[in-house]
Amino acid sequence: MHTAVEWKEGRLRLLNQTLLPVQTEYIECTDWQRVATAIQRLEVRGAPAIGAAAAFGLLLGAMEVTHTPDDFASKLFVIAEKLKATRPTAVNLFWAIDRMLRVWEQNQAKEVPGLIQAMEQEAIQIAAEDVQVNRRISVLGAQLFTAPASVLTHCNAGALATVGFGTALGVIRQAWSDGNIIRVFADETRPLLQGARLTAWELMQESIPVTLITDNMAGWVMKNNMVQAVIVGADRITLNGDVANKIGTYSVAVLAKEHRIPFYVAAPLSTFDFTKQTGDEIPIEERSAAEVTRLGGQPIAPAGVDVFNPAFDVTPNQLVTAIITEYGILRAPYDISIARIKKGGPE
Ligand SMILES: CSC[C@H]1O[C@H](OP(=O)(O)O)[C@H](O)[C@@H]1O
Repeated sequence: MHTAVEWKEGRLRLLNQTLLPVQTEYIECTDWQRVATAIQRLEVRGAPAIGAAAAFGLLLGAMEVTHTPDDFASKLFVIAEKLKATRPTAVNLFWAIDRMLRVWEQNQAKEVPGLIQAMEQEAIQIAAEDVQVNRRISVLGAQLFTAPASVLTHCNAGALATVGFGTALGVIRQAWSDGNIIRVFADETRPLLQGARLTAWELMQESIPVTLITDNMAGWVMKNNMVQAVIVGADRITLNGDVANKIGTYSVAVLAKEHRIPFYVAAPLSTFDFTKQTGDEIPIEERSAAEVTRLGGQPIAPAGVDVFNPAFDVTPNQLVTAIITEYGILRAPYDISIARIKKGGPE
């Protein structure tokens, strides 16, 4: 499986996900600005993946400003704020950058080489932890599937959205190998087609049976009993269990409720925002009109048409059957179950 974020011998490589599934090309990032651009363009995307990319981006920034120790701190915080400004919804971005800044603060008395080394170790740790956490989420989540089933997923919450193995697709990988998931129905996920371009590609790489559908087919697939569960990722989860995820997730959750199909969310602790009580407080990224009015570089709508292009929506906790985390499977009432894991403690 290709890795979305790679740090080797002081070099950051990002798999350019805008070119998938046609081309597998990597972007060599030698400065923080290129990382910021990659996040904004969704060349790297997915909450944990952009968190890890931003952590290495801040490290590249720190390496750049170390020659000016007197204003090192102010320059580092400027870079951190610019990386934070790349995309507003996935809380992992802010969590990872703040974690790197804490390491800087704890080591700022060190000489520059020691300080940079401490920050590099932290970024490497963030990346390594993500893979371990996803494997834990996957083992726990697979326990929800006790008999062969087909599932629907939306967008891409796979290895490509993380540093490795994936969250929702990680559960699918594990349940597939257990023999308890026999087919995946992947929503194409307009407008940027993460499902068609990334999820279908990821699953086919491992010969996991996948059926691609357009977003407006999800209801009919459920009505015809073609799936027995839905599982998606998340970009931000609030204290009451509201879930921000790719636009279209809310519609899938409403359909799942109507058809009495369990709606599962798989997400690490780093996707929880313990400063927000409800999903109403989550900033929802709005992106360019061109993402909706153009496809493959060709116009598919009249020039100048008004467009609304929110990249995420919020699924209220009442529609969420369970949230699968590395600390256990959370169920309603989420304000209680989430409070228990708030300090990183097991469920
Ligand atoms: C495992 S988090 C994946 C999450 O991120 C995606 O958004 P984007 O492709 O815009 O970064 C989508 O919401 C996925 O569920």
